[in-house]
Formats: sequence, structure tokens, C-alpha cells
Amino acid sequence: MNLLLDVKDLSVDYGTESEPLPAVSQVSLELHRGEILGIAGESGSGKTTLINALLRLLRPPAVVRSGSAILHPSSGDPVDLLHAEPRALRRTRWENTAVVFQSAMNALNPVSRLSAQFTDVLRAHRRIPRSQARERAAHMLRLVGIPDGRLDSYPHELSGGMRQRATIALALVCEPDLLVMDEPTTAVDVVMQRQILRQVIRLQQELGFSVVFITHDLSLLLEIADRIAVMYGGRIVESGPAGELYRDPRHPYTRGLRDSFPPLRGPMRRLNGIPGNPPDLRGLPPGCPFEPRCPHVTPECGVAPPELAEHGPGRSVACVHADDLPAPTAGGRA
Ligand SMILES: Nc1ncnc2c1ncn2[C@@H]1O[C@H](COP(=O)(O)OP(=O)(O)OP(=O)(O)O)[C@@H](O)[C@H]1O
Repeated sequence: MNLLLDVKDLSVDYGTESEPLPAVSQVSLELHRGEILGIAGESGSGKTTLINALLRLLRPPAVVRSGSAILHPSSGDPVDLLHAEPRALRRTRWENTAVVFQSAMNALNPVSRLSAQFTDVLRAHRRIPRSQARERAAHMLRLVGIPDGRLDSYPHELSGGMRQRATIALALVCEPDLLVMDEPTTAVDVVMQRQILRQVIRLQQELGFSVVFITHDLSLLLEIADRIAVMYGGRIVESGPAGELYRDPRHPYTRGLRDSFPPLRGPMRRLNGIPGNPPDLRGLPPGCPFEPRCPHVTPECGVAPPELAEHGPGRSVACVHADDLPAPTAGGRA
């Protein structure tokens, strides 16, 4: 089976009092083996809440209201990620799923040598002798360009970029099927950002895992992702093949997001921010959540939140104007 992760109608709220905050609403997505899925959206659009729900890392007051998330690992039975018992969950972590967080550079234990951090994880999940675990650690570090001589270094003895790469190598040490990366390049400069992206793509091609990559920067996703899902106000508002979605966004928010960041390749162009602020999730308008900021708003936008509907092969858009989106105004791009 080619499908690795199947998420259906996932909704997550914060707070259980009378007016909960709907951080993620009815999100459905599929991730195939060997695929890199990018999730983009402004701060507060629900990206982190979504992946924390999938990794079972949500803490109160977060509550999963509804939905399902099934992982189909390359070996073993499917895992119901939202309901797995703690033992099954422990097995799934590192073995099937791994995560690199926003603060990847600080994710390593500062008082433990790299070798110890790798062997601890390996010996908790594989019954292998320490010498073999050490060999595997050295191999993984070599894969991300860190020489054997650094195996016994402490994290503070490594440069920021090296720590970042070591964190990625550690996440991959048990050969997970799924690597989740939440803004892993936010803290590094653009040169290092590109190096890390290239490395992730190379590792992915070599080891064959799937990736969910979260960022607010759509142009960065164009470099790495096969498919992109754009979130706004806790919902997926557009998804599709990365190049197509970037070249021809059908949702005004996707267009705005694209035009807010400089492209990593090609000529410089004028940047246009999205006017207004992200929505207050406790007081969403009755119609499209993007309506108050949308340059193409018409009366029908205010009636009901548009459904995420299919628009051509592999593409879905939640906008009543997806088929007749006017050309961008001066300064923007076609
Ligand atoms: N612990 C919490 N309690 C209450 N509300 C929260 C909590 N964590 C997040 N939220 C709210 O949930 C919404 C979604 O937040 P989330 O962090 O998932 O978005 P995000 O897209 O990942 O943003 P960022 O890029 O800043 O991490 C936001 O409105 C946020 O304020």
C-alpha cells in the first residue's frame, strides 16, 4: 500500500469552557510513501496544533474533538495515532514517526555526548550491542556531513548548523517511515537553510521516508515539497502539487502568502504583504474566514465557509472564486 498517513476530518480545540478555540477544523490529508508534504500558513493558522495532534503531543487544554489519523507503517499493523495505547505509542515513536522541532538546535541534551544520545535511542528500540549502536550513530552523522571525529562531542562544541544536522540524523536513526519537521530552518541563515533543505532531500531519496514539513514560507516549500497544503484559520484552504500551487494559486490567501516572501530562485520581485491580521478563531465570520482580508470579496463570500472542493487533478481549493480569481493587481504576480 502506498498510503502512509490518512487523516480525516481532524478537529482540535483549546479549552473546554463554553467558548473553545477551534485551532484545527476538519482537516483531511493523505501522505504517500516517499512523499514530502509541505504545510504552509501564517502564525496561528494551526500548523503546529495539527502535527502535535498527529504525534500525540497535545497537552491540556487541547482536546481532539473529532477525526481519525491512521499510520500504515512499512512493517506491522496500521497504527491509530489518536487512540494508540501508551505502549504502542512508545513503539511507534522513533520507529515509525520522528520529529524535528522549531528549536531543533536546542533539542539535543546539552550535558550528553552525541554518541550517548544516539546509542540511548537505538538501545531503547533495537536490541543491539553498544558497539553496533555507536557504529550506526557514526554512519548517521556521516550521512549529514558530520565527521566521525565529532561522535564524542558535546552539542555546545558544534556549530549551529551542525547541531541542526545532528538533530535530523538523530530523528532518522531508527529509520522512521515519517519525519515531521516543524519550521526546522527558522533559526538559521538562508545559506544554512538551503544546505539543510538539500540534505533533507538527499536523505529522503536515500532512505525513502516521507516528510511533513511545516513553514510559513511558501517559496521554501517550493524547493522541497512534492505537495503543499495551505492552512488558514485552522482549515486547509488549498492543496495541490507544489509547482502548480505556487505558479497558479487558486485561493487569494495562497496568492498573498506566495507574494509575501522572496523566491529562493529567479529574479527578485516586489513583495506584497497580506493586509490585516490573522483571524480571531473565537470570532470567525459566518462566511469565508479570509473574507475580511480578501481583495476579491463578493457578497456570496459571506454566506457560509466554502468547502474544500476539487479543482483539477490533485488540487483542492476552498474559495467560491477559485475558477474565476481576478488577475492580481499591479505589483503582484500573475
Ligand atoms: N496552549 C494553547 N492554549 C490556547 N490556545 C492555543 C494554545 N496553543 C496554541 N493556541 C492557539 O491555537 C491557534 C493555532 O496555533 P498553532 O501554534 O497551532 O499555529 P501555528 O500555525 O503553528 O503558528 P506558529 O507558526 O506561530 O507556530 C492559535 O490561535 C493559537 O493562539
